Amino acid sequence: MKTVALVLAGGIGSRLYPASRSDRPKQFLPIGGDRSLLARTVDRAGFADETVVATRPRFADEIDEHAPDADVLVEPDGKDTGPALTYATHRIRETYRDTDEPLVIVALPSDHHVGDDATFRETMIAGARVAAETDRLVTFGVTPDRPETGYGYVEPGGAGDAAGVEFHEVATFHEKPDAETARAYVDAGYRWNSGMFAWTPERFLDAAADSSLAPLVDALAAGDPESGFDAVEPVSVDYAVFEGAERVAVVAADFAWDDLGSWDALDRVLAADDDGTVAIGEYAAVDAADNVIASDGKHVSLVGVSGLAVVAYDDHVLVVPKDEAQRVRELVSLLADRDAF
Ligand SMILES: Nc1nc2c(ncn2[C@@H]2O[C@H](COP(=O)(O)OP(=O)(O)O[C@H]3O[C@H](CO)[C@@H](O)[C@H](O)[C@@H]3O)[C@@H](O)[C@H]2O)c(=O)[nH]1
Repeated sequence: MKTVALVLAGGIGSRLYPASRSDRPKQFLPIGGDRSLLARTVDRAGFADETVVATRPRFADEIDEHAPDADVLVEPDGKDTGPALTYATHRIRETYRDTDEPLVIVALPSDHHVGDDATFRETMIAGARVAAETDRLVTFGVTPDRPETGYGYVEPGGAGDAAGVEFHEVATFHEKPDAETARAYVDAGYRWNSGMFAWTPERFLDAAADSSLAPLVDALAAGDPESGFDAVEPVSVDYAVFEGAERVAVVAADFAWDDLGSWDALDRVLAADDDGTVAIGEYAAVDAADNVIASDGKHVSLVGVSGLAVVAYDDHVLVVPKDEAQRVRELVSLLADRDAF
């Protein structure tokens, strides 16, 4: 088996505004560590034989700074993960066309926190084996501890075994449910889709050809990626492919994991002070507890407030209740309309 780690580094990461901005997306930030999330992801991808970083044209020149040794693939346009993964899978298949071994792509987001690199690596190899042996699309499923609405949910079906690796069939896949539905899924034993996947190029391109991405698959086969991108709408792989796909397996991802999707996530990945506050940067607090504070060097002071995220980067300041931190996405739409994101 030959494995290619495909690191997706073309997203915007809008919910971490104002640390992330349109010209400084989340994957380039050193959140929770000394190096950028992208650089740490590429290190972690060392389990694979090759590493490819895929991005949209706008960020093409910045990848080298974070991943100097990786191959870079630039898709013709930024149209979310559905088109990006279809394009990259096609290109990787072309590149390794002459390889005798079965080829498996392990797709990795570039902006996640992983707490246990050794278990991560073992799990990715195990999932790649399932993809190669069973010709299924593989997702890595995390056991949920809350009804998160920012994730996809996987309903496990019958159990299977491939080359000694346990997996479950995916009975159904549901992307980003509302809060009530998410609660029902957690109670019913569904898993979170981690956004990490494994597949053989043939299996993925077949599934994409059965989806709204079909015009892109056809155009790629005809050697015309640009018109293929013009022919499809922006769509994530979860909505376009996984919600409707057959022959999907889930492999358990039993390592500490967080997608750092919004400011309240810092509570889960950084150590808290005595008052329950987590902070990136200096702060002072009087009668204030359980806050998330982040800044690029500005000293932040709080009096008499709790449960807030207070974030100051460049000349932008954000204050939001932690339990509404997902709504920063709404704010960013407003700011983008004013050219202020
Ligand atoms: N190359 C490229 N990469 C992209 C693009 N858009 C997004 N990405 C990258 O793809 C990854 C995932 O994209 P997100 O947009 O952050 O996905 P999400 O909303 O968090 O949802 C996905 O991940 C969740 C877990 O974090 C899953 O639960 C959910 O089902 C889904 O797979 C990130 O690393 C992001 O940088 C694009 O147009 N091009």
